[in-house]
Amino acid sequence: MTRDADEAVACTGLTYSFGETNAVDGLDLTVVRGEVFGLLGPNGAGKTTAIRCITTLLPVPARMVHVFGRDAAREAMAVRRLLGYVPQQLSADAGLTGRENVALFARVFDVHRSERAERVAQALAAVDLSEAADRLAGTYSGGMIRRLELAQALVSAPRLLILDEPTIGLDPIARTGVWEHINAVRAATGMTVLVTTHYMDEADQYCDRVGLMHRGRVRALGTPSELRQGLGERRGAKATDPLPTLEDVFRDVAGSGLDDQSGEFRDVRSTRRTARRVG
Ligand SMILES: Nc1ncnc2c1ncn2[C@@H]1O[C@H](COP(=O)(O)OP(=O)(O)OP(=O)(O)O)[C@@H](O)[C@H]1O
Repeated sequence: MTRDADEAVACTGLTYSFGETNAVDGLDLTVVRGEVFGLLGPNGAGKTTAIRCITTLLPVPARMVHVFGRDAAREAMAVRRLLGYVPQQLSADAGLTGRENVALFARVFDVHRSERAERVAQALAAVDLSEAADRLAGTYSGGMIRRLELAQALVSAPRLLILDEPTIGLDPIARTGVWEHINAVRAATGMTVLVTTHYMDEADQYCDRVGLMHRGRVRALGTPSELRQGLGERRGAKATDPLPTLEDVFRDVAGSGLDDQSGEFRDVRSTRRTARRVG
């Protein structure tokens, strides 16, 4: 099948179940080349599962997931070569220096030996870690660790960068730092970015489009301002009224189940998921 040349990611009726749990349930989603797309949703909405299908870490049937036109089921290796992935779980080794951590990824992602040192240095520079590169990662702050993981994902020069809650648990300055580095690399390379976040203010500020996911599917899709204006219109707001926030849109989409399932949206911490999986 010929895919649209504008598509970086296309999920078509993507479904993935863990036993009886339909984590992703008929997800249709297109990420356009060059955009920053935010996948939002309460805990358990299926965001990470969808991302793991896109990265080929979870197996999917043919024709459900395409990355730059490559079928994730049939051409998994080709898909992997196109993307960089920063998972929720820590992926940096505290006992290695920043440079050694990135060099490890350069080897894993098969960056040619003759280019490796330079590409590692470039990736570290892109996230402002050149000076700290030869310190052990165990001495880094939370924000520096996140930027190091970004460098690890960038060292293979991916066309698609996938980030699962890249700023969770960081202070506001460190969060801004992570986003500024993502944006700078995107501007320089034209890379496409697919990101999940629980921070509505970040999605509003940094994402070109967002998809609000709930119970395994995208329930609302658009630019942050389109979604906010749409809710204002549905509520019969006057032109002079302040626009609803993206969090209002989110609550509207996720409905009353949100409070039962997810607690206070801004307070979500990935440790809950880690505890659930480990436990
Ligand atoms: N490895 C697993 N085994 C069993 N069930 C799982 C597993 N991973 C996820 N699930 C279940 O699948 C559903 C979707 O989970 P998923 O982690 O994809 O959601 P999420 O939107 O990423 O949530 P969060 O915001 O907490 O990261 C949940 O009901 C979850 O409990």
